[in-house]
Amino acid sequence: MAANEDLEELPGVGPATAEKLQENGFDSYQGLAVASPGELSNTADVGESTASDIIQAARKAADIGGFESGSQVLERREEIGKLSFNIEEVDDLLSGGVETQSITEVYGEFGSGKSQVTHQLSVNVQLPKEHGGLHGSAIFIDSEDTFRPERIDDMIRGLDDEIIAATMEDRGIEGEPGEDEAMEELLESFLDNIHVAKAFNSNHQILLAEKAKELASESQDDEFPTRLLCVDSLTAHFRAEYVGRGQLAERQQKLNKHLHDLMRVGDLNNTAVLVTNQVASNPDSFFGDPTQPIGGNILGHTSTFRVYLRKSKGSKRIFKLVDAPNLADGEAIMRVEDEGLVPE
Ligand SMILES: Nc1ncnc2c1ncn2[C@@H]1O[C@H](COP(=O)(O)OP(=O)(O)OP(=O)(O)O)[C@@H](O)[C@H]1O
Repeated sequence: MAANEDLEELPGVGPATAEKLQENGFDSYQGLAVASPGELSNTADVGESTASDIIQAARKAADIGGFESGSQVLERREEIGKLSFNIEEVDDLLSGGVETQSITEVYGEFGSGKSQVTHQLSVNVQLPKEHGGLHGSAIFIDSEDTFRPERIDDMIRGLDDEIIAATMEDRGIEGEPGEDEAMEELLESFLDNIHVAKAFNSNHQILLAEKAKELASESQDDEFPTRLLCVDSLTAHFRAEYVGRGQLAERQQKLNKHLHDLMRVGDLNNTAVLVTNQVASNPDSFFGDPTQPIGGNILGHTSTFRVYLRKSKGSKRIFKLVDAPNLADGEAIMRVEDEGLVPE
């Protein structure tokens, strides 16, 4: 919560209500401003009309972000960076790579390689720009305990020698690609630039997105500013916690707020936001179509790029661009190998 935001200054909010709100992730005016009276009344045990008053007051107090001039928008858009996969077919499909100031959603069934994508891009984002990177660092919100430093090690060792050499030079690491000591130092410097936090439940995940906002903005003058924010998986906690049909609206509202928080981190800090999402592998009446990503419409409207990842023969994966502004839908093939994501 911003230091000047005291929930108890809102009408009808005493210490007990403030505590309940915070426990449920409503820890900022901004979060309250976009809540619904019904949701608030349930979470904070207040009547709907008090809930409405709280929301109105929060809206007045919140810095929701106002209008920008067209030239400010242009200036911001001119800074958009492309984070490359270093896989020609995939990069061509994305017209260069994953964009900063956008949310890219990668969805697919278990084992399709979603976490491999988050790991690979956490490496690639750190590469020099002439090698497809953004000379940046990554924040990794890990909700399924998927982050593996060993996998980062594999992927660094899997880079071309030319890229390793350039990266070593960039970081002032002496030695040759493949030399034990130099590679250890390189790995350590890559891992230092990936800030990982485990999210224990959906509210914690929402809080971590707030934390990410601070971290990303504080890093902007650093040697490696935050240029990638991964959330792996975006939806797993929400799916596990909001299980009944009656909770669907609440789940969508929370997800919606969370996505907007993430979008803001990306917009304000010229950062690419990469979220993973499962498909409903066990079709049921609640989650519906097994080839559709969890989260339904809200996610569809918020994520700017959507990628459907599918298993094919062996290590082959089909990378399908489903929905993207200004880009044609299409498919590319890549493989998941020991050394990371590689061309077919
Ligand atoms: N070291 C490795 N060498 C080769 N292939 C690997 C290696 N590590 C993982 N893989 C491949 O990646 C797949 C797992 O991918 P990943 O964990 O990214 O899937 P996911 O889509 O995130 O799945 P889930 O939804 O279960 O989290 C494995 O099935 C395997 O094919």
